[in-house]
Amino acid sequence: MNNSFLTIAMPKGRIFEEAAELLRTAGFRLPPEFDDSRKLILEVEEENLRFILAKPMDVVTYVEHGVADIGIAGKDVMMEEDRDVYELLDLKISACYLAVAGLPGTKISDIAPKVASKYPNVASGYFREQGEQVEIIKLNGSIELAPLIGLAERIVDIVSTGQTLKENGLVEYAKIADVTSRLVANPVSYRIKEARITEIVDRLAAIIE
Ligand SMILES: Nc1ncnc2c1ncn2[C@@H]1O[C@H](COP(=O)(O)OP(=O)(O)OP(=O)(O)O)[C@@H](O)[C@H]1O
Ligand SMILES: O=P(O)(O)OC[C@H]1O[C@H](OP(=O)(O)OP(=O)(O)O)[C@H](O)[C@@H]1O
Repeated sequence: MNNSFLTIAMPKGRIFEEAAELLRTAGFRLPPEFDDSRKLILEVEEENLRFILAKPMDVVTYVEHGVADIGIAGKDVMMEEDRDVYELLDLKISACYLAVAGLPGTKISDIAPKVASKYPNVASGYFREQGEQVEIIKLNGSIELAPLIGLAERIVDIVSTGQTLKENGLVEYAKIADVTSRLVANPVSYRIKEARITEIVDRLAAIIE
């Protein structure tokens, strides 16, 4: 068995739990403290693995720079940032989608319509494809606030249960893309540690429905 040492960038937050469960189901022996430690680097010696815990948006940064060999990142992050990483596998966890939303019954105005989003590149790409010229306003969270307070006529954001839109009286105008988490790899790591990375991909692929 090829057992070269590997560093995996794991997203903290809502993807973490599902990702850890997936790894355990695939037979990786992750210690119990993995789930509720405040440590940012966790070594699993018997697996020859090191995990680093990063913000979901930063996982691809660590992988692109090669300080992590592989990582787990949402497709939304991959769409937003054109990074030099290989997408190896759809893990089919943390499913949600990117959508355009706004107040019901409102048309997007002809002159300088504003769109608020945590995903400015996805948003501008989408409206460009629609042939609509919009001004993108980058926000970092609570995106649904923007149309309510008059900052923007539309938002581009993640929808999962739809509860946030509903509770704020917003409606969906268009679906942009389905989102799940992906296993990504640094291209150089992939070349040098191909056998080990392929083994991990195969173990995960075997248990993904
Ligand atoms: N309802 C959801 N809202 C946001 N992201 C979701 C949702 N469901 C799944 N995801 C996935 O989870 C990732 C975001 O995870 P999380 O919310 O923990 O990070 P974050 O956006 O950095 O959070 P925060 O900035 O609030 O700490 C997204 O990239 C997406 O792929
Ligand atoms: O369809 P739902 O199940 O309601 O989920 C979607 C909401 O969840 C996310 O926000 P998050 O909780 O990450 O907070 P944020 O606004 O601070 O990013 C996302 O930005 C939506 O607001």
